[in-house]
Amino acid sequence: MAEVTAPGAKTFDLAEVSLHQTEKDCWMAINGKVYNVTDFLDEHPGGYDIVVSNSGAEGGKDATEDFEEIGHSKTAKDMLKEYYVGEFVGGELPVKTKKQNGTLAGSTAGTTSLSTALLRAVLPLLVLALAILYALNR
Ligand code: HEM
Repeated sequence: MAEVTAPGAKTFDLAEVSLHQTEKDCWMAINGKVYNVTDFLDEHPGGYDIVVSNSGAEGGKDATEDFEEIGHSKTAKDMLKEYYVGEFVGGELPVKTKKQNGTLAGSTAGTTSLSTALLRAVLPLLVLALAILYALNR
């Protein structure tokens, strides 16, 4: 993560940024920098909730795309400086769960289909046996 980091600047990864996603404590990572925009929320012309919902690590990524997509003016971009707290070093959210490997999932599926197949084979035989018994007893 070799960003050009100002000497002595604090660094934050996505997991850290994601801990600040409320209207009382709102950080966002934009273009490799982290901003604490909590004090700006009330002033935001687009409303505070749109900023909070796009803050932190919404969707497991930083807010660069959301911020740029709006087409914020140079004034808006310049305002960011006021809220700078450190450099963004990327990373992943810790909540991500790894998918089970194919072998395990496959063997579980195998067991299920085996019992289903057995049931499918035995059930018609059972019905047939009951029908014969019924016919014989008439
Ligand atoms: C991803 C987060 C953000 C989203 C989704 C967002 C969205 C928006 C939207 C929709 C507007 C248009 C409001 C309107 O015309 O009704 C707007 C305007 C504006 N936003 Fe944001 N905003 C975000 C973050 C920020 C941040 C962090 C700042 C500054 C620190 C900022 C500064 C401004 C300014 C100054 C305007 C007025 C128009 C302009 O100068 O571009 N915004 N924003």
